[in-house]
Amino acid sequence: VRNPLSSIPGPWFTRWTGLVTTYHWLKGNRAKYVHSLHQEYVHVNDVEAARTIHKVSGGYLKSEWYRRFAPAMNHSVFSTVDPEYHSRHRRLLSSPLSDQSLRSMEATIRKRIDLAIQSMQEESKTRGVTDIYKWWIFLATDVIGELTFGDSFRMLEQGKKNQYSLDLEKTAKTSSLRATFPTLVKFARLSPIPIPVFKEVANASQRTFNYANESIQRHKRLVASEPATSNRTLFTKLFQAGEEGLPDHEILSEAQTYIVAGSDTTANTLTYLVWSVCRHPEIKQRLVQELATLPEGFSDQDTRSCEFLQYVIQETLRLFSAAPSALPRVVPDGGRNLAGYWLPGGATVSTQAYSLHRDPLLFPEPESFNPSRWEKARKEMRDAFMPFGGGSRICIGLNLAQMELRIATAHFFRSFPNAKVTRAENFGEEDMDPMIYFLLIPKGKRCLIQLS
Ligand code: HEM
Repeated sequence: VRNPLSSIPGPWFTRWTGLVTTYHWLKGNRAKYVHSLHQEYVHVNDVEAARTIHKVSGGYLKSEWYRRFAPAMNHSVFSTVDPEYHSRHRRLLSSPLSDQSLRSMEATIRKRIDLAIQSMQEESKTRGVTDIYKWWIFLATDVIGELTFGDSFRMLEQGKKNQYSLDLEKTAKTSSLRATFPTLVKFARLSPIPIPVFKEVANASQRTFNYANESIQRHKRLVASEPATSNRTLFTKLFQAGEEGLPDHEILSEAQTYIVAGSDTTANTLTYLVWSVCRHPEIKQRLVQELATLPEGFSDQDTRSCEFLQYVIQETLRLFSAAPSALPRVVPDGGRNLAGYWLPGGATVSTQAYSLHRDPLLFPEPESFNPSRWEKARKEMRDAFMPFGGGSRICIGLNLAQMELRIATAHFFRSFPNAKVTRAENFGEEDMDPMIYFLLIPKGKRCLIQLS
């Protein structure tokens, strides 16, 4: 009754309970639900407020939700709510992920992309179509695995997920439950009668921990014994930094975080990109024509001059942001005025790219895939564009992600200029309906494309 939050527009029941929002979150529909409330009650997105929340040194720290969402053993640059811990880790982790450092890893990435393209071609010969979702997942997971552990998971070679990846999926399934019902989950874990799902997840967590630990230790030994010849990873410098670096258990947590944060995100973006382009022959034609101007054996640097390719990537990230849902932050002590409302210190505020990217004033016909809208992008469009989050917590892997997106897209459409969507095996629009938990995934978990 007296809470200042009760004056914020919204359905009457939200004054008393967050249960309806929780229900939509568990159904993978929260972002769309919140967006519909925005349209009904607030009418405009406040880009200024979103930027204030994500401003570096703005004081809006990540909320405890992140600690619950990440597995208990995994205190990392992503999940930490402690600004000091974060800035120490971020400072040490950033340099290997800079554009310049990533150049030394381009050949590794390129080799994996070639293998993905070849695998798609082979599958298409026997099946008539290829499931690009599957191959992009294998590609992105193998790439981040190799850059993290110095050794690929070899999912592209084997054409199937390995145990590590299957275990991660199992653990991820309980993330939403852990974040939403922490007490219940703790209680279930301590229960004297073992509950099968939690036992399975505990076993899966232990296996991924063991695998990551062994891989990191193996690579560390290799770096120490053969510093000149061992494969460089995103952590090699940290091993060599000694006291100035991070202790082993912290490197291990960061490594595990990279695998989760750097696989499905990039793979889903690639999937929606290829699917969207294939659905629009005129867009595909323009992209294919531009890519044909690239020299044989082109590099990532060459793809940067392809303007339309950049627009296609941006438009995919706008409409199908891999993490489009609420990014919760805490209002600093003393409270703040945001978007015309007084919010007390300690209240949780969230921004969601899903809504920012669908403001019809900035992005006319927001649901249509139109890369050309970026040709003369206004400053306001750029300000509202937040597929990688913002401020000091902006995605640390964005250079790597964009590099993979550029090279993989260029190779795909140069290899398969006639690629098109198909209705084979009853594949349809409903398969690509986005389900949004923290990350976005296509509902059918497949995306079939006819290559020629
Ligand atoms: C298209 C691909 C990607 C998208 C759309 C994406 C999106 C995001 C977003 C929105 C955030 C902010 C989360 C928040 O504030 O809660 C984030 C953070 C993060 N991302 Fe990515 N990401 C992508 C790829 C990657 C890759 C390849 C890596 C591998 C290193 C990565 C590692 C991380 C990490 C470690 C954080 C936490 C950063 C921090 O809090 O300082 N991401 N990402």
